Amino acid sequence: MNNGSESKIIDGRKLAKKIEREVKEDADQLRAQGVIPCLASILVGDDAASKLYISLKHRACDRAGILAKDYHLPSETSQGELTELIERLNQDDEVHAILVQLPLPESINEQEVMETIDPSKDADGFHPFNMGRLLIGNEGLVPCTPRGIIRALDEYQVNVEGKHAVVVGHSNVVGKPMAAMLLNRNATVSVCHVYTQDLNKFTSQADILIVATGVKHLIREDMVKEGSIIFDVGITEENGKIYGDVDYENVIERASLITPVPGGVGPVTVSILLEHVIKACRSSIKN
Ligand SMILES: Nc1nc(=O)c2c([nH]1)NC[C@@H]1CN(c3ccc(C(=O)N[C@@H](CCC(=O)O)C(=O)O)cc3)C=[N+]21
Repeated sequence: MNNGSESKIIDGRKLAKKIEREVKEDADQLRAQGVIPCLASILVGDDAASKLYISLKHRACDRAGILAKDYHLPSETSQGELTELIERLNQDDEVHAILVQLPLPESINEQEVMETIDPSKDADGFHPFNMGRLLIGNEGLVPCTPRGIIRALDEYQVNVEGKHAVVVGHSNVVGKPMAAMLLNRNATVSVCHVYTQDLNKFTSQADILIVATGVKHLIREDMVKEGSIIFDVGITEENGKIYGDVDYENVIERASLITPVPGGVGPVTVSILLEHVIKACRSSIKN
């Protein structure tokens, strides 16, 4: 790859390392005050991808000086049992942040589970209280992936005000909170999804394009605007290889900035989670 295209690449691993260093300093400071920042994570069942993601998070916690308490429950765990554990962790002063790995088994109502987490310990920012706050412009504990994308935009000194930002995917974990964060920064926001007719019409007008669908190489070169900034949130694993939602090799020619997969949005997401543990830990001390 020539230097021209290299300067376009948003290196997520590098940015994640930078964020981790900041978190480590904060964690060291808290430890010096006698407080050990602690994340409790709950995994229900044995999904291979979930196990991998949880281990990525734990390793990042270790590097940053955050204590990771791991709760691995069998797939037959009932909603009541899971709720009981969360309520216990809500009460535990040594636990500052709680994460329940998604997806949960079919028999468990994810939304109800999210609502049992104390909003002040909500590491993922998925609680309706924190989502509601986000919508009115109060970004405390907010979903990590969109928060990481905002951090990357800041890092590259991209001002989104007045720009056309197009979000493809309207999930509760990425698309919707992403749209809210962009609106909070006065972007003109379009949200597209699986029911959108003529997707190309929207994507080709995007100054900033964020794609979170899980559809391998959905976005092709002819669908993006020259000079646009592109974030690829998708991860599809096929025969041991990981693909994003963007046909990166070809789309990069047209982009002014673009995230690769892997090594883009994913690692930044994990480092933002660490930031949230520190945030939750600090606000628990104030009270
Ligand atoms: N409560 C909850 N919170 C989450 O934040 C959450 C979740 N549930 N469920 C699953 C998704 C997925 N997710 C990823 C995080 C990092 C990478 C990541 O760092 N990926 C590496 C590649 C790792 C690999 O797949 O080998 C990369 O993109 O470079 C990927 C995926 C967090 N999630």
